[in-house]
Amino acid sequence: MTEDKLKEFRRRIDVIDDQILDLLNRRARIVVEVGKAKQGARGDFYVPSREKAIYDRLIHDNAGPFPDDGVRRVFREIISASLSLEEPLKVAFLGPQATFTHVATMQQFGQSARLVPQKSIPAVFDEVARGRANYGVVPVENSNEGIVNHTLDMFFESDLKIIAEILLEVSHDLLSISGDLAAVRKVISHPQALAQCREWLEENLPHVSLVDVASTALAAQLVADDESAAAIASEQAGSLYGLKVAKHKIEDNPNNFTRFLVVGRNTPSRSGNDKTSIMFSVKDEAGILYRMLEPFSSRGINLCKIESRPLRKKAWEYIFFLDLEGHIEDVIIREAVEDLRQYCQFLKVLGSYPRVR
Ligand SMILES: O=C(O)C(=O)C[C@]1(C(=O)O)C=C[C@@H](O)C=C1
Repeated sequence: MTEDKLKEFRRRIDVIDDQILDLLNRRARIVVEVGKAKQGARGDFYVPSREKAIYDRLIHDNAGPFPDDGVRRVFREIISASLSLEEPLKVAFLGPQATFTHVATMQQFGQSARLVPQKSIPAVFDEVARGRANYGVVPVENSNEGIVNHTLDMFFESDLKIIAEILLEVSHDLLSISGDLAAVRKVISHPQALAQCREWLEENLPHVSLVDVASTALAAQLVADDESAAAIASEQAGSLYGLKVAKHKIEDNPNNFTRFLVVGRNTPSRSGNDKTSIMFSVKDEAGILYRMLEPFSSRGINLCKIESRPLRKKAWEYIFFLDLEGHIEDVIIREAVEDLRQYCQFLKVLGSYPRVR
């Protein structure tokens, strides 16, 4: 390419960038007005259903060649920065920095929100309940390893609502100071991450010792001081602690997703494609399992998930967690839940929120 041609292309890019910037400022001025309008009403500043509608519409209409994934990331940051003009958001997450929960929280809230790591799942709930954070993010299940009991147990005591779900594709890297696989004598990680890479470890590092720690990010931090150790953690944890990748993507099942919940103090209104989570315990009677599902099947309501946990106060009694398609403001959902209530000793609606696939 001649120098002149390159100059001309760059001039054209500058003109377009100026237009984009002008449009961003015009958009931001409108968002500020939206924020003022919300101040009077009860409305939340953060509206996950509206954000999802924006991404879905733009990706659907994207003619390319700008990649769909790029559209989402760019608009994620535009909305995050715009929202910070309405109200700077503070989001508590299960830390430390660079855990998968941190990555999921950044994916959901963008870089302009203030993300504050917490030491435990109860601490995340506590920050939100006391109003020190607007929202909290915690893991709830992994596609290979199942449910995070700690999170479900929190809903026994907490009155916080689930306001959104986040689905994150989890990919594990083997990280060390040198990036040399042959130097590894010990592999450190969270037990779930070790479990998700079990076959790869048996095949490629059969004689190393495996060490459990509280988080993948802590593993990366420890490895930064130990030449003979490697951590299984996210790429982000590797760059935070200056580690090299000894092997990229070592999870046994590449189809590895973790679902996170965003908790807040109010339930968002309908988006048209929602999910409702409830928890309940039933009386110990013959045929009860069949009857507790009948209010949903008779109305054709799709159940996405059912989990049970032992009720700690009483042996052999269980609490059920049910996710169903629809919003608690939908008449049919409300009626089904009220129908179910007659068989329950206890029932609580945990929240209705936009469904993510
Ligand atoms: O539409 C709103 O309610 C807004 O506040 C605007 C906006 C946006 O930038 O488009 C910002 C934050 C919300 O989470 C959703 C959308």
